[in-house]
This record gives sequence, C-alpha cells and structure tokens, in this order.
Amino acid sequence: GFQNKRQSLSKPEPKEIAVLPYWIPWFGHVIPFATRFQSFLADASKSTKDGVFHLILAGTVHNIVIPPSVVKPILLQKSTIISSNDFIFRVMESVFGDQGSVRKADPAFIFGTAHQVLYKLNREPFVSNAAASTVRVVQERISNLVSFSHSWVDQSNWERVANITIDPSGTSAVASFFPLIRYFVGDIACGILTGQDFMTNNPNVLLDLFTLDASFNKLLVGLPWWFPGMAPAYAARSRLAQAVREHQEALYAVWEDRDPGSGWSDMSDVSNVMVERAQVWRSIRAEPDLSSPSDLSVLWALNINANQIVFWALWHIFQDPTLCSEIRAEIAPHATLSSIHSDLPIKEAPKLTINLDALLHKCPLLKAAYLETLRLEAHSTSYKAVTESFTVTESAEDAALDGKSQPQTYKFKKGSYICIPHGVHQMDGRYWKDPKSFNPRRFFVSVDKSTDKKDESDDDDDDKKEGLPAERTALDMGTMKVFGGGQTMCKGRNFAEREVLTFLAAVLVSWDVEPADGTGRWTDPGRLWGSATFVPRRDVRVRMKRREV
Ligand code: HEM
Repeated sequence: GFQNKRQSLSKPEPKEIAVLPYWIPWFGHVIPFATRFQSFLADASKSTKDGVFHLILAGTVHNIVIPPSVVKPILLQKSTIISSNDFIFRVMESVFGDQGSVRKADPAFIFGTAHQVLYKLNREPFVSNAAASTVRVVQERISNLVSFSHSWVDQSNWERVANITIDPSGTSAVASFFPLIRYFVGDIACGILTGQDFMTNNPNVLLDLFTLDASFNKLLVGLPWWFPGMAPAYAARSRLAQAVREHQEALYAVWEDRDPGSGWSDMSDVSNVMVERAQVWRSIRAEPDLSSPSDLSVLWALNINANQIVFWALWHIFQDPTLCSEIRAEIAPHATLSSIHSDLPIKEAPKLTINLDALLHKCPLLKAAYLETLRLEAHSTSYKAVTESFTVTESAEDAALDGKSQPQTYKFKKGSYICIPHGVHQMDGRYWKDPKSFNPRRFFVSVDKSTDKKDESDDDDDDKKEGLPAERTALDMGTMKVFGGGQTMCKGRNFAEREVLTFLAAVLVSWDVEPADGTGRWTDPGRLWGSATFVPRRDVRVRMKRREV
C-alpha cells in the first residue's frame, strides 16, 4: 500500500480524458460549439468537474483545455509535438484567399525565413520607431477626432463612418463612438506599418478590412461568394489583395530603379518590417497569390484587436467617473494640453504633448485599465494539432479548484486537436474575483513581489534574445494568455501596449465623452463574437466636447 501510494504521488498515471456526452454520432458537439462557444465550454467544464475534456466535432477529437497550469506547458511545446500549421493553411486559404499557395510553398521558407521577419514587429527598431510615430501623429490629429466640419468633403475618414451630427452651439457633436475610434486608430496604425502612400492610394482599406473580418468565421467554414450575404466579403478581399500586391510591386520597382507609378512618390516611411517582408518575397520570386494574402494577414492582425481594445477601454473608463478622474490625474503630468495663441478670430484647438515613456513606467492605473480591458474583451482561442502524443500534469492548485485530491496527468494523443478558449479562463470567478466587473486594480501586486517574477508575456522567449529592456512595474498579468503563446504568439504585443496607452491618454486628456441621450447612463451595447476582440453589437452614440486647457 505504502509503495503504491509513493508511486502515485511521484508519477501520476495519465488518465483518459473524459468525453462530454453527445447525442448525434460523428457530428457530435458541432452545434453548441459553433453557436454558444464560450458559455457551452464553461458549462461543460462545470458539468465534467474538470478543466480538460474531449469534444467530438465531425468525427475528430478536440481536447478542450482550460486550467492555466495545463495551458502554459501546452503553449510551450515544440512545433514537432503540436502544430498550428493546418489551422494557418486553412485561414490563409479560406479567409485570405491564397488559393492554397501557402500550403504548397516550402515550409522551411514559410515557417522559417518569412515568419522570422514577423518577430521583428516585437523588437527594436520597429517598436520604438512605430511608437514614436504613433505619438507624433496622435498629437497632431487628436483635436480633430471630431473636426466639427459640416461638410462630408472636409471630414476625415474616421468621421465619415461615425455619422456625426454637430449640435447647434457648434461646440459639441454626437457620434457613433465605436466606428469613430476603430477607424481613427486604424488609419494611424496602418499608415505607420505601410507608409502614407498606401493609405492615400487606398482610402477604403479599413472599410474593406473590417468587412472581411465581419465574415471571418463564415469564410473559415467555407461559405462561397454566392451564399447570401457573402459577396461583400469576397469583393473586399480581392480589393485588399490587389492593394497589398500594388504596394509590394511599388517597393520592388523602387529597388530596381524603375518608376513605381504616380501614387508612390515617397516610400521611405514604409516600416522596416513590411520592407523586409517584401524583400523575402522578392528573394524567392513569390507569386502574388502567396505574397499578398500573407502580408494582408499582417495588416489584419494589426487592426482587429488593438483598435477595439481602445474603444472598450474608453467605454469602461468613461462610465466610471471616479476611475476616469483617477486616471486623468495619474496621466496629467505626462499628457498635457497647451493653448496655441493666434490672431485668428476662431480659437485654435489646444495642442497635446505626450510623454510615452512616462505613460509606460509611471501610470500603473492606466496600464491596469488596459489589462482589465484585455481580460474582459479579448477572448482569443488557441488551436493546435497534436503531432506527437504527450502528457501534462496539472498543478496542485488547479486540481484543488476542481475538487480533486491530487493533480491529474492528461495524455494528449497524436491525431487529436487542442482548443484553448482563453476567454473561459478570463471569466472564471475562481481565478478572477467578481469576473464581470471592471476592476483594473486586480492586476496590482506589491513591487517586491513583481521584481521576483518573470513577466508572463515573455514566454516565447524572443524578447530575451534581443530587444526591449525589462520593465518592472507593480502589475502582473497573472494567468492571462490574451496574446496566445509559443511560436505563433502575438508579435505585436509590445507595440500594442504603447499604441493603446497613447490613444487612451490622448482621448482622455483631449475629450469629454458622455452618452448622447443625456441620461448619463452608459447602456451595454452587447458583444459580437468574431475572429478576435469583441465588436459591440449595437451602436454607442456619444456626445463629445473638446476639453479646454
Ligand atoms: C491588444 C491588442 C492585441 C491582441 C489582444 C492580440 C492578440 C493576438 C493573438 C491571440 C494572436 C494569436 C496567437 C496564437 O496563435 O497563439 C495574435 C497573433 C498575431 N498578432 Fe496580435 N494582438 C494584438 C495586437 C497586435 C498588433 C498591434 C499587431 C501588429 C503590429 C499584431 C500582430 C500579430 C501578428 C503578426 C500575429 C501572428 C503571429 C504569428 O503567427 O507568428 N497584434 N495576436
């Protein structure tokens, strides 16, 4: 007996992973999985009293994994053991329309040379250059987030989608807050990645990108162009692919001393990452079917999380007057408005100056509001195929939470899939007290504790090899994995933090925003579950007024 007990303590036997009961053979759990994803998986985890269980989806085994102590080692497995390749091929083909080119290309090139360039999004010089450009352009444009121009011709792209009505006083305006913010952020971010000429030549690029994204899941399951409602997504996709192709060809022309065409007078502001991507495509004389959908996917990744996060963070902050004034007080020394003296009869809008370094290092509440918005609104999913069987043992803490007397070892079998619904964990009341409430301070830890800890976001280890100085703040992301993990972990996360903090500070300092109906109450617009960060289901109409110095 003693021997047995010792054995089981030192090396727990892998247990068969429980299959959630289902009624329709082969088809299995497809319907609840597709229609109620997150609530279905959260309920299933409760009913099996286990955070790891099997689903059957159209004849294949899907291991759903929720406990953080099991998730972390899975995300760190080598690409010879778990692989995202199948999923990437599928997305490239069904969503970005590569005609199978990525699947047919040399994997050493796709997952080696071309992929390596994406790591540079997370390193110097990209991060500092892109962040500095963001600050500069945001400072220039923030006072014209709403320009108070009556004429559509004089309005900016972001105003035209926001259905703006100017109040008779001429000092406040009503706008649809989500498209306003989403396009304002996107216009600046895209211009920084691709250069300004790309944006000028393709004024509808964001409209097309968001039209494509709105049909992401439908494209992924293979709905054809003639299926009702799908034509706009297919049309948007071919315009986008064409736009990216023209951009690449213009770069090639510049390098070869040919005339790139009249729309491309200055390509010196294209980011180093997009230049290097174009260089690697050119080095193998890649067909446009391969190179343009691939770079389109980078443009898409730039815009489908961060822009929405800026909107949601503002939505959460503005509806809590105490929090809003606390954050404004915290950032006040580092994001300042100054008045511009002029002799013109019309008063000029005040000028904003942002010290990004201080926002990053001296504004824990602002930063925590960003993390809390990620927890509530960025519910991503990691999907992997198991190419070699392996086992993972959960931690004693996770086992105890599921009421088990000892940790369990799970065996993930070759040929099955692993699905990690990060949002289920992010809303789990056992890890996050009162999970539905917006409470940025939940991420605060004492400074002593934080200096002992390795930053959770470092676990694809590319930052350690080269890159940014370690930032020690009294914040800890804890078990949250909103940026995924392993080789496909988000490459934009360092830039995203700088980008989001810059936009939040700029709007909070420059604008007063309240619900347009005058009630002072912010109603919840609901959420659309799509490819990434939630999109609000209903319009959020707000009244906006410039803040004075
Ligand atoms: C707050 C904002 C953001 C969130 C929550 C976010 C989240 C994610 C997630 C969950 C993934 C998939 C990770 C996985 O497979 O495990 C991803 C991938 C990626 N993201 Fe982000 N992202 C954000 C901002 C950005 C920005 C601003 C950029 C562009 C500079 C970017 C570029 C990418 C790229 C290129 C990938 C693909 C990585 C690869 O396949 O190697 N992301 N992101």
